[in-house]
Amino acid sequence: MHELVVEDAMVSFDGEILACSIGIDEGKITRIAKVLKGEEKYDARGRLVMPGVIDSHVHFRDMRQEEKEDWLSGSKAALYGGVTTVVDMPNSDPPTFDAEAFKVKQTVAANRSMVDFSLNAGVGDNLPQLPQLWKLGALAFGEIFMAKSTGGFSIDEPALKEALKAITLMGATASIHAEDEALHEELKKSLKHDPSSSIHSKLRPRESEINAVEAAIRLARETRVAMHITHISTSRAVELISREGITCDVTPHHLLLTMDHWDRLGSHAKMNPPIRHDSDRNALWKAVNDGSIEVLASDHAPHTLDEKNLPVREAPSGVPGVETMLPLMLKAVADKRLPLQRLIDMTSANPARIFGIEGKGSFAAGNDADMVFVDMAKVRQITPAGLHSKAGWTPYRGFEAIFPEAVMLRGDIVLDGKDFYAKRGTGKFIPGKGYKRLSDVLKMARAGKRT
Ligand SMILES: NC(=O)N[C@@H](CC(=O)O)C(=O)O
Ligand SMILES: [Zn+2]
Ligand SMILES: [Zn+2]
Repeated sequence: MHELVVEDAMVSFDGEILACSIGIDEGKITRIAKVLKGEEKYDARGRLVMPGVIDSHVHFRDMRQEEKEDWLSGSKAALYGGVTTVVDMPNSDPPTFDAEAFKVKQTVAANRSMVDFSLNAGVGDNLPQLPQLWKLGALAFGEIFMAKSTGGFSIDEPALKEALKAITLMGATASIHAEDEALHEELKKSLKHDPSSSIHSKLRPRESEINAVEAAIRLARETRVAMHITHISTSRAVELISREGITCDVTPHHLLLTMDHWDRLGSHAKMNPPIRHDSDRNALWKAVNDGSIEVLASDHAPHTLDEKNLPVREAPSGVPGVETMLPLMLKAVADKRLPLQRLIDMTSANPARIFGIEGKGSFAAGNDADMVFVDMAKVRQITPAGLHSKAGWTPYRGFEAIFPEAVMLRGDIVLDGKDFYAKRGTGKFIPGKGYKRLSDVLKMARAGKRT
């Protein structure tokens, strides 16, 4: 007898969709079988049930940027989009570059988040801080900015190499934002008076990403670091990366938006790396389908409507996306643009494995009971008013999408149709592999070992 049984669930097992029951005890999955007995039951009503989505690249802002997003609004948007775990990036204010800032963010997120969360640590001129950030439970290092993006951080190659050596020694993973700062500086001068609406894509051309990916690969070979390259946007980057033991992710915006969107969206289409031509977009879809891109991540990067209504050269880069990622991609599954199992792998098992997110990523016994319930027939159009980020705007207005019917986090139904049950502060911190509990640190100190 299980504490809770999800009945009449349709679950994808290696692409084959089978009706089953899911047994849950103490918030964890204990068994999947045709029929199970439970003290309590949740009727999935023949809906598709997939693992809660892990979004391994979000910017939930907060602290000194609460006007853009905070952990309450960000995590609420996440849940409405079927995302039950997020990994937050370090270019917040204050930036997550030292122990103090890490602890502050951890406290704020723990008090506000309604989804489980991991925090990445930043890498810049803070080399001595990295081991401590690792011990505090940073999931990975990055995104590491090879070129300036929102927040204005960047690191040159020699410094990056030193950092990657340190990251290798710790056994951690480095996640790279690959663009070429020197090329951007040159183009800023030569294109100073270019009035075209697509100027941002010209200022950060595909060569920028390709140069940086080449440099990153060189450094990965030299330092043997576990490297992941985030939000890739070009066919060439995919080619280069897939020959190496390096992983990468792609965003929905690089799969769904192209240069054609500049005229309609203006600054609302501005992000780094920028949108590209159809040829790159098509290559990204192919790579998503053949498995050479392992992860789908939103790069949820909210800015206020006022900021994004500025002219394209002045507006900040970044688009919100945590709530629309799964719905847009489920519509792509319905349209046969990618198999359901690929989408599931890219949003759960793969990010969990690559970043070492414990207890998440599949319906294996012992994992957290994080689930998304989907009715593939329920297609609706995205409207800004229907979304929950503080941003209040979306580049996907009018796009068709399939939003989750219900969401479960660690055995609790947190969203069910129109009912929303999640409470602030219920999200759990998921530390990375370097995390040392205080008791372990003391034990090791007593045994005379270095921590
Ligand atoms: N992607 C963006 O254009 N912006 C991100 C930063 C980043 O991911 O580079 C942001 O924090 O706003
Ligand atoms: Zn980035
Ligand atoms: Zn980002």
